[in-house]
Amino acid sequence: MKILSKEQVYQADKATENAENIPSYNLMERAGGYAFEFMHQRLQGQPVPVKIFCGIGNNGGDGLVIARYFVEHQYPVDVYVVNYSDNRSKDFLLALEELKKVTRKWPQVLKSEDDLPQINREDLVVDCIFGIGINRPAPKWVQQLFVNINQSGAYTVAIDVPSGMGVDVYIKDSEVIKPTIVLSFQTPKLAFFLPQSGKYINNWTVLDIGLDRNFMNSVQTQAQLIDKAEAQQMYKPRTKFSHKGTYGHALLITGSYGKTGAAVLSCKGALSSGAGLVTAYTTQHGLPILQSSLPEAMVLADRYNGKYLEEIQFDLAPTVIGVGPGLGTEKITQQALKTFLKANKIPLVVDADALNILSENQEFLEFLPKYSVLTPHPKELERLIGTWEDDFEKLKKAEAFSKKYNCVLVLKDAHTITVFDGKYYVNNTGNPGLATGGSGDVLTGIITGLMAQGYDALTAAIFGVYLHGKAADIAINHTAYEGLTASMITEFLGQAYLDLFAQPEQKQ
Ligand SMILES: NC(=O)C1=CN([C@@H]2O[C@H](COP(=O)(O)OP(=O)(O)OC[C@H]3O[C@@H](n4cnc5c(N)ncnc54)[C@H](O)[C@@H]3O)[C@@H](O)[C@H]2O)[C@@H](O)CC1
Ligand SMILES: Nc1ncnc2c1ncn2[C@@H]1O[C@H](COP(=O)(O)OP(=O)(O)O)[C@@H](O)[C@H]1O
Ligand SMILES: [K+]
Repeated sequence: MKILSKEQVYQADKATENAENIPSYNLMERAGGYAFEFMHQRLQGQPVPVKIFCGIGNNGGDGLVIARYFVEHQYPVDVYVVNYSDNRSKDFLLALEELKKVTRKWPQVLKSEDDLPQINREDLVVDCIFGIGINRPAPKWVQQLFVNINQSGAYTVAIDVPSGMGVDVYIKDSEVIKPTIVLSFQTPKLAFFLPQSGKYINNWTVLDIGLDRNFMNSVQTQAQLIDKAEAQQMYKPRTKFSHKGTYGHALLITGSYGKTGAAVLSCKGALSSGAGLVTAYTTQHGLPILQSSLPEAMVLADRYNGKYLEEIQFDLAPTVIGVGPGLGTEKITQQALKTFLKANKIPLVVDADALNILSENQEFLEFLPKYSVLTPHPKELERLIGTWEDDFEKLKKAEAFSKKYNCVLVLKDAHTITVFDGKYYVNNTGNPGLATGGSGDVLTGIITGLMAQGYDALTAAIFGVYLHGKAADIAINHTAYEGLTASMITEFLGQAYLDLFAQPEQKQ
């Protein structure tokens, strides 16, 4: 699903007004109407006390349209205008006139902290204070209202975006409404998926408000959300007369003393994603461990008998190589990695300690083949690209890094974002059960396994992240978050594949 930027949302509005030859106020009516319908269908006329907080821009205008529908349907409703500025938008004023036609109970105007009403747990709060237009922290007394709403425990519906949240910029030192659900118009917003702002999102859904189809189809967005519909398109079906050679050979350079488990997990990931052959390249010490725990994998070891890899040299032509999980960062391993990288021409997936070694020796980055996949978690990313002010700057820096080294960067997080060629692919599977040691090693194996099967690097990264998260989403029905272990991700990977075509995607 496309994730439009703030500017693109305004353009979509304009395109719709032009295509349908309607004034902008009609769109506000439409948006407010759909939002009301969503709530009305669930309330079914129950006399829940509704409190609608409206700003003075178009998000506030939406709130006034919603308020009018609530009044017309005889819900007990209180409407407040959060008057953070006297600059009321044109459509806000039109919506206010329409509201005044149906009720004598005019909105109460709030101008300071003293005016803030009591909010009860039983209320339904509708948040229309700020939408995508917010560009700086709201005045302190308005932020106090956000806090009061959050502390009230009331069921809170945020219209378009939670007030206080910037959609394309991070608004520093500002309170944000933490709604029960966000009804987002036409497109989810990038901020929903980033850690600093996403922590305010419990649940969101998109309301299709009928923005111009031509515009929506042709607009090129920087970000897109990867869900089942997108993942289905990536899947490569198998052919009847295929054989293990058809699905490639994945080599995983992994493990060291006490971290051979990382080698096992990444090999399991590659095998369960469907690689034809999987070989681990590890220490002599790790060899018997791998052989006994994973009979499907072949094992090569270096010539030394140390705790760490001292040499990376093999007489083999794998389709793709995954390198890093459990390697350690010993000087001798760093040297071995450098020698290997300098000579290597085979596509790479780089993770964990291999990333840490690259961070310490940034000159090694030049040796990476084109389209290498790098899969850092936030700490590894920081070592690689330095610190960032906020999540949007993190994305910009990651984008520049991926352009500079022509690599696919997989930014692992609750919503993992794959960055390549200036585009962001935002994953929508996965859950906190994945916050367990070894789940990243499995991901490395999965992406390597997909590349072995002929998926290009970018597709392997996006699809691998999707499947990894989906396997975890299926697994937790049996294990809960707490009971999920990294090995189980590989056990449920087959079900993640099955799920791709199991049932049509539920409409948001
Ligand atoms: N296509 C869509 O998505 C549609 C969106 N509409 C609504 O329009 C909203 C956007 O409306 P606006 O652009 O008027 O923006 P908002 O209603 O979000 O904000 C109001 C105005 O407040 C000002 N402002 C920003 N930060 C401030 C601060 N800290 N203190 C004081 N003033 C501040 C801004 O100049 C902004 O224009 C959307 O979020 C949505 O609710 C609908 O009305 C129509 C269709
Ligand atoms: N709260 C979460 N929600 C969804 N996915 C998560 C969460 N926490 C971690 N993950 C995923 O789990 C994996 C963890 O990787 P990583 O930190 O490298 O683990 P390890 O080094 O133990 O293998 C990543 O794919 C990440 O996206
Ligand atoms: K809002």
